[in-house]
Amino acid sequence: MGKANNQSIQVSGLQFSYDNQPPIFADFNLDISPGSRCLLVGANGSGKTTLLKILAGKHMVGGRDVVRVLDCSAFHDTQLVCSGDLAYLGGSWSKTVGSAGDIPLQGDFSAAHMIFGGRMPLLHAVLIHSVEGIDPVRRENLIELLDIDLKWRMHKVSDGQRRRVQICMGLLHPFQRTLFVRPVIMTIAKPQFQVLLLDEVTVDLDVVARMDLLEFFKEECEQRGATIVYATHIFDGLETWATDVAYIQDGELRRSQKLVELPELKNASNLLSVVESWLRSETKRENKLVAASPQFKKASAFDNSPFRSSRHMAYYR
Ligand SMILES: Nc1ncnc2c1ncn2[C@@H]1O[C@H](COP(=O)(O)OP(=O)(O)OP(=O)(O)O)[C@@H](O)[C@H]1O
Repeated sequence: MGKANNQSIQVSGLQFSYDNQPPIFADFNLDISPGSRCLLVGANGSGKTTLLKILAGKHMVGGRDVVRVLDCSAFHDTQLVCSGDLAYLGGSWSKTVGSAGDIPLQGDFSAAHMIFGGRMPLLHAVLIHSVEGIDPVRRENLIELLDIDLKWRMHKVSDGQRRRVQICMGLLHPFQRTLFVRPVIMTIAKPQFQVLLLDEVTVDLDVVARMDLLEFFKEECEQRGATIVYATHIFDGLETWATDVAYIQDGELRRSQKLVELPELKNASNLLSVVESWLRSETKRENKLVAASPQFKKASAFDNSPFRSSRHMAYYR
């Protein structure tokens, strides 16, 4: 076991690369304290999803002390996800099955089938109390909050409706992978997360569903001291929702601070404009590099074109 700490999430000296790829994270460090609602921001491809998956224990990295969640190793200590303390919501409409990885969910499933863990309730009222490990009141609240019709057929609903069912499942059931390998865990599962990792799950939701869901998450944090890390490109309403922001550029942590201490936010109209200015200054830096170093210039097809302006062409002008 690593040394005890009072952070919900602690990443120390993380190194990670996908197979045969240059490293995404070379020496990455991040601390997130209990009760935080931390926004994870950065340009496309900066490493947000990869980081969330590492925090969720989906990738093995280094030793037990590199990625700690609730003072356990995110990858090695499987009880984190078995117990429901650590939950990850993101990705596509798929199910992680043992060593087979993410399998796209296909076929004619109802929302009830998905939410009730594969047990199609004949009599909803009877079965509602019988599914092991799931708090029926919490489940009813989530179904109501997300306005889910249990009769929806998953292959015949909109992206946003499918996403609502996915969110409901993710908040009720611990990782599907763990349930599959060790079904007995279901009987001791606590459906209430202590750390929730969200990878842009609200993107398909309409504005009311999104705001209601964010409010629900906020209450969970405030009442139970739970911690949320939320990777997103949509900043509407997040100035008052989030407590912290972590900004990643090309696998490097550029900022990690409390939102109330963010100097730019004092002068800017909203969080969107602050993040926009960060991302635009990334582009500017790249442009400056290109301008300063001719070797960075990409050859364009036009460079060899006979129509390109050149000193030789001057004879013909
Ligand atoms: N399975 C994979 N195999 C190889 N490279 C990958 C894989 N998944 C992501 N990458 C690469 O890793 C880098 C980080 O990707 P990641 O998905 O973590 O970025 P992101 O910040 O979540 O981006 P976005 O905002 O577009 O969702 C990118 O360069 C991406 O191309």
